[in-house]
Amino acid sequence: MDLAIETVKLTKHYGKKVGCTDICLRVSRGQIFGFLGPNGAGKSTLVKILMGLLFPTSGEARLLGKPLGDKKIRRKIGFLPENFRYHDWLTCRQLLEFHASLYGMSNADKKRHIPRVINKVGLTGRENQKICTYSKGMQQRAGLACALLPDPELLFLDEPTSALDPLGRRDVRNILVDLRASGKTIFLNSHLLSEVEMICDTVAFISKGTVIRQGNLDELRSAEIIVEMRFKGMNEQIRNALSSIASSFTIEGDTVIASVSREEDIPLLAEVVIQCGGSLYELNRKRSSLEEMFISMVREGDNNAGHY
Ligand SMILES: Nc1ncnc2c1ncn2[C@@H]1O[C@H](COP(=O)(O)OP(=O)(O)OP(=O)(O)O)[C@@H](O)[C@H]1O
Repeated sequence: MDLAIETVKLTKHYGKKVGCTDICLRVSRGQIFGFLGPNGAGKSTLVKILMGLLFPTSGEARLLGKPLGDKKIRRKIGFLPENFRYHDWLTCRQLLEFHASLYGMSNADKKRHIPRVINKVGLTGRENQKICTYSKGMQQRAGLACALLPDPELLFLDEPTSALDPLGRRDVRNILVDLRASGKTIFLNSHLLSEVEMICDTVAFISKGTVIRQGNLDELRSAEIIVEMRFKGMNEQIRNALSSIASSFTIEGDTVIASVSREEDIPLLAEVVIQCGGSLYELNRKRSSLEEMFISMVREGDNNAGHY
């Protein structure tokens, strides 16, 4: 398989603190890959290692088939960091010229690529304005323009739409989908799960520094069965029975949402409610959303308490 990203047991310790542990990822070329996890899970640590901003404590990684740090490969990679902050005394065009020089672009390439990326991120007509006069959303667009400048084979985006309004988010989604259509690979770090769900092909979930699941998004979604039940008469017995059948469940008023791994567990849920004295009014199987999967996986991760 032609891999854009491969990591083998990548580990980072900050002194005694664990940033990430034994991360093994395989991302094929031409995909949008979503890297998901709660705050402090280790997402930025991994991105920083892959971008050469941090050295791993142990483990290995390859980007576009070459070990980390390969200079030729760096020119084929674009990066939008989470906490973007640019030289606000520069105009957007000057900022892009500066980044183009860092990428070692020729003058001819600068002339070709700078207007291309300004147009791509929707800043045409505003490119000679100073960054300090830009709104946060415009600054994020300028950051994305910097990341797109080398026409990258591989693009790392850390929360790329955090400052954008819904229209801006849609613009960025369209840009990413276009890039995938032209064979580029995108590594997307985002908390906006509905957005990830719309565009990602594969995802990995990280919790407490460890990848707890990864794979094709549709396959992962169909492996998880979500059942919504509405019943009256919740009691301790029902609660215990539910926790022995479901990998996780939440209770809101008369509604219980349970996550199970086998179809055979669905009738069991109904049985225990009735046998333990509950009155069942409704039971529906739901297609699990990425948000539900995320919550249930993070809860599972908490139950199998990690190294913290
Ligand atoms: N420079 C550092 N020194 C010590 N610990 C750190 C450092 N940077 C990160 N950590 C710790 O490493 C763990 C992973 O942090 P990281 O920033 O990678 O998480 P994250 O998933 O990107 O979080 P968020 O979604 O909040 O950005 C956390 O426990 C964090 O406190």
